[in-house]
Amino acid sequence: MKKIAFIGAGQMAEAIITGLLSEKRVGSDVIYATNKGNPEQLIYLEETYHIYASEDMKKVVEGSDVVILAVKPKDKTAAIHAIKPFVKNTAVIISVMAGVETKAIEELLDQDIRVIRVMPNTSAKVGLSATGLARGRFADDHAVKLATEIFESVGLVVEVNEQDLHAVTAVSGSGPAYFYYIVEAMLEEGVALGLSKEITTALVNQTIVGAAKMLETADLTPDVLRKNITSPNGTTERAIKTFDDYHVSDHVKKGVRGAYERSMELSQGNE
Ligand SMILES: NC(=O)C1=CN([C@@H]2O[C@H](COP(=O)(O)OP(=O)(O)OC[C@H]3O[C@@H](n4cnc5c(N)ncnc54)[C@H](OP(=O)(O)O)[C@@H]3O)[C@@H](O)[C@H]2O)C=CC1
Ligand SMILES: O=C(O)[C@@H]1CCC=N1
Repeated sequence: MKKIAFIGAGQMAEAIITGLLSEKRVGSDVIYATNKGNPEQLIYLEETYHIYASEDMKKVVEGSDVVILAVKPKDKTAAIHAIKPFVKNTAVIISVMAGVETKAIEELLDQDIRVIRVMPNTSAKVGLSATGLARGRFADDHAVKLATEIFESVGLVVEVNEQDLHAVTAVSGSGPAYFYYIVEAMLEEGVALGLSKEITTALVNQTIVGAAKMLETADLTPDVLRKNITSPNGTTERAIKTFDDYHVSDHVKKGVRGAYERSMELSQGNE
């Protein structure tokens, strides 16, 4: 791969760039990035990652083997129109945009071009993204392999049917935010109970990392892991009973379904 262009230089682009470079799959000299109008961010990316970042769309896109669309769904039309004159027809277009269908991207580019849609998450920054990948109608196995290699350098990749990317978005694309939400609540309550913020943060962070490691390595289902912590008439039982009394599980499911429905709305042009 000689040149990768990032269109959009925000949270997701930076997470992927960080992961790519730390895995040393590509050198910083092949990575180019642009945004809409935030030169400070481009300078920051250049200084931090030694990539080429510029407001000049032609310099960033022309000759790119891979173009990664990392703008918000509402900005897709402007961004795709801006890259269109410079994209070579052999390029692989990879979109990280939630809900935006490969068909819409092909139509905006107005050519039979290889489009791959991915749904990573921000844990790409530490090499632990969970990424769903789907191919557009012109994407061949080579394009899928290329996109898979890029996103495997920032974590796990699974290929799914494009329609299933709505569920992937709801589960793992937005997923890290759900855990941060729970962590925020635990931190607030730890402090309310008299622990210092510093100590609560250390305990909660280690607890979530440890629980994740157990899920990954213990070969036990989450309900068994939970029951192993729950002594009869003990503290955990009281907490879980309170969650059940407030139907927390149902509410979490409703939240995940809300994300799924919002992804569907985005695909219908309701950005
Ligand atoms: N954040 C997340 O956890 C995840 C996000 N995604 C998807 O990734 C995409 C990007 O999200 P995120 O990184 O969070 O968003 P950010 O707001 O952090 O970044 C968006 C970037 O797009 C740039 N941009 C906007 N319009 C244009 C344009 N016309 N041409 C070039 N660049 C443009 C912005 O530039 P400027 O700053 O100059 O306006 C900015 O650099 C979204 O589509 C989202 O659905 C997918 C998975 C997870
Ligand atoms: O909230 C969003 O729309 C994006 C997609 C998945 C995570 N963030």
